Amino acid sequence: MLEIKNVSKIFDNRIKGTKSGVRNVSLKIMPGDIYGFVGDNGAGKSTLIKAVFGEYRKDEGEILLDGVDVKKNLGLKRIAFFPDQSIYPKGINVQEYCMLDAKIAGVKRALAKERFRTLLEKFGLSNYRHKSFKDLSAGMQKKMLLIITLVSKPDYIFLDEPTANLDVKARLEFMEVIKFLAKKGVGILITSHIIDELQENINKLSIIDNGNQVYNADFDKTAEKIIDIYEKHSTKVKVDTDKMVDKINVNSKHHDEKVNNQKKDKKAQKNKK
Ligand SMILES: Nc1ncnc2c1ncn2[C@@H]1O[C@H](COP(=O)(O)OP(=O)(O)OP(=O)(O)O)[C@@H](O)[C@H]1O
Repeated sequence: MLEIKNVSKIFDNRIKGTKSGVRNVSLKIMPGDIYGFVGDNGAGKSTLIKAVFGEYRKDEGEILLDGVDVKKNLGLKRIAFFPDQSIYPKGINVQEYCMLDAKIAGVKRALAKERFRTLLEKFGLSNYRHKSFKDLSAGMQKKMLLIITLVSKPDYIFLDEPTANLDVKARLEFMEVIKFLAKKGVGILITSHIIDELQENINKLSIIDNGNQVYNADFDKTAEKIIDIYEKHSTKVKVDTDKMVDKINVNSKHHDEKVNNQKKDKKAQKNKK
């Protein structure tokens, strides 16, 4: 289990007098979980992920892998971060990029090559082994990156907005790969603004709102809707449509009464004449 326990990372903007980041976030990711981590832009999702991978030094809390601090026993090597496709050089040959990534993860070149070949076959990308990223469509790039991430056989994968910019078909295909991994026992944390695709695939849900974790529970796609949970717990100003309709009805009732009264007055005046 990968446990994120009461983690906080606060950015203190003394000039503006504001504080941002994340406060007191806790998640328990089990092998095979697909954990949806949902929040608006600027809610704090990336900050938490960066705190897990040590890119930001957390202010409070613990990150434990099977009960041990993730920084010990090369724990971080068991967790992969799925990078956004914009952060790597597009001109690089995909196999070479994979070998580099595997080397950093401590996987021997021959083994990495073998795993890469098997995964490419599995996901129908064998013909692209010697291409560079720029030769691949956006969907293929994402799939290729995921395959490269898998070569180091992580136990947990964090994906930050992995399907942004993908068309519907590519998104569905990508989510199929995610489901395949979860079935194999990989624990997955996924952030996405596309609530529909999470709805069908996650089994745990956490909502982060303005740096605060406002919801964290198991998720049952047959009984619950992410959007309902989100609307209930988000502090974002909501448009209360029921109240608006009531107001419009009341206003139109007043308007009708006013018009009717005016008509009655006119009629009465005519009759007087
Ligand atoms: N290095 C930093 N220095 C100062 N403030 C930061 C830094 N990184 C993030 N923040 C602030 O922390 C808050 C959370 O940002 P974060 O990027 O984690 O949000 P997010 O939920 O990932 O948003 P998005 O969906 O847009 O990626 C924001 O107010 C952001 O401006």
